[in-house]
Amino acid sequence: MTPNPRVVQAFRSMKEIGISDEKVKPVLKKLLKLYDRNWELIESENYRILADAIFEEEDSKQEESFDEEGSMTDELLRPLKRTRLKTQEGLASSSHPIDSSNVAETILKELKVEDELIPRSLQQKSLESNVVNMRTEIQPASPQLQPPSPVPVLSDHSGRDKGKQKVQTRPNYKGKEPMSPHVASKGTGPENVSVALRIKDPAPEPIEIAGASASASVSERHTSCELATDPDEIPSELEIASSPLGEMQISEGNEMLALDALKKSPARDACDVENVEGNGCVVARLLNGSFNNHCSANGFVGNAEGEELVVSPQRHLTPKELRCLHDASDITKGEENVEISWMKDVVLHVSEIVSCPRSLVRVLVKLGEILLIPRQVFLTPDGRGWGLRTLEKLPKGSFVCEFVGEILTISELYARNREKHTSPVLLDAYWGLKGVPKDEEALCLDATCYGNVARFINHRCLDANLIEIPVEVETPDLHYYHFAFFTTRDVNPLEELTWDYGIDFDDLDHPVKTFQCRCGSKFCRNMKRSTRSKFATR
Ligand SMILES: C[S@@+](CC[C@H](N)C(=O)[O-])C[C@H]1O[C@@H](n2cnc3c(N)ncnc32)[C@H](O)[C@@H]1O
Repeated sequence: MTPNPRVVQAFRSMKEIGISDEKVKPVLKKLLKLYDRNWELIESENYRILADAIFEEEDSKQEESFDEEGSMTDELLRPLKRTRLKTQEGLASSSHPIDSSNVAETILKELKVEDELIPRSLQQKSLESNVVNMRTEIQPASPQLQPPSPVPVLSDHSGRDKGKQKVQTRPNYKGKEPMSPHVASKGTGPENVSVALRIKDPAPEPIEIAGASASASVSERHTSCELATDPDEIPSELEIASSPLGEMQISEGNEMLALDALKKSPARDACDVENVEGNGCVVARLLNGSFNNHCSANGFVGNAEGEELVVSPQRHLTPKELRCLHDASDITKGEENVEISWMKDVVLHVSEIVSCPRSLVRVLVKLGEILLIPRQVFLTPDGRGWGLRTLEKLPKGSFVCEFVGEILTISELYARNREKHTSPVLLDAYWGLKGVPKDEEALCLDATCYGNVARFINHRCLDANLIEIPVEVETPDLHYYHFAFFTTRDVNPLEELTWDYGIDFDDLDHPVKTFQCRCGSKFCRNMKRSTRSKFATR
């Protein structure tokens, strides 16, 4: 039997950095199971997840053995830390031809690994060639409910000096790398260029508190929210503001709909589409409180460039429909009255982005938002403050929402947040390619004051159910991108939506301590560290 080259390569890469096959084998097996044989994920960033998991496994073993012995010093752990750094360096430069080995053959038998196709959604290649265009309307923070915390952490600045702006050093990652810009905008051409990023005039983000929670005053809610992110200090008012079943409702755009109303609302049947001058691309947008009846009639009707596209989202597309959508790529130019009557509604699956023409993807992504997948902000019962959950089952690959925030330079972000742990969600599309960007130049998102529901997405180490996908923004220099969140697996109704912020909980050099992670994941990076710190000598 021919060994699976992916298994072989995984072993080879690990060997390169001094990890024996025996250590790789069980962990690889677990990861394949955990990620549903999503090889792309395991292979991404030069097998970083695999290497990390192996080290984590080693950490756990060591901790267990030290637990038994009743003693442990940080010194004993440092070599691991160094190895890990070395790992990253080593991995970054490793690139080897695929080759077979006896070990791989054995493993292959054991793992019964098939060389199956993984969802394209997570393939970097697909991202490169199918970057989504979107327009963003930044909504200001609600005065009623404003998350006090900075944007979810993606990176950490160990070299940062509180007092002065410093040149950014490459963030110190352990959990994962920030979104690498190289997946964002390479290969996209000026044909898509138009300036679409805009910041709207401040107007309260529509956040509604339904049911009992409606009785909470604005100031109560504000205070509650401010306190809510300190896991140890959740005020009792929060129980009024939102029960664990979550009376609080959030909706986006110009529509504000309570849950029941939302489910029945024509907003789910119809939306309108706005043309973008210049390149004939279209962007769908909910009309302000009024819905076009004709929208729901035929599903998706596309006209010639510059004319209207009408979409009525109601359900997920079948693969066949997506193929049709792909075939209908001429819908964007020149064709008149192209009608896709089979499409009653759309929820974009990231795996299908690859098969959609760019302009339709743009529409679809926007529709994902317009769909108003019933989401709910709720109070987490375990001290993580507010969280976001879905009220409906979401198939793997569903678009959930974009991460919206103010665009700042990293310097500006740090100037704003001198006292709290802050790390930027980087937007510089060339980050990592052109070396380390300077704090004064590199752009990031800050959702503290202006944002959307994504602000309520809590962190979960490694096995979060959301993944962030960089989305190209139409700027001439392709310098920025947005983040769109998609589900990494099927998500059940009432399940919390989580995202791995990529925090390095080990970064002791950061001037401000991050929160203590309560994600509950068996891969939690922080729990291990905190357990470990009990044994540390310093
Ligand atoms: C972007 S906010 C998420 C919403 C937040 N829970 C709230 O109530 O506004 C990030 C903050 O949520 C809290 N948080 C998120 N994930 C957490 C986790 N796994 N464990 C503990 N706290 C968490 C931390 O206070 C963090 O600074």
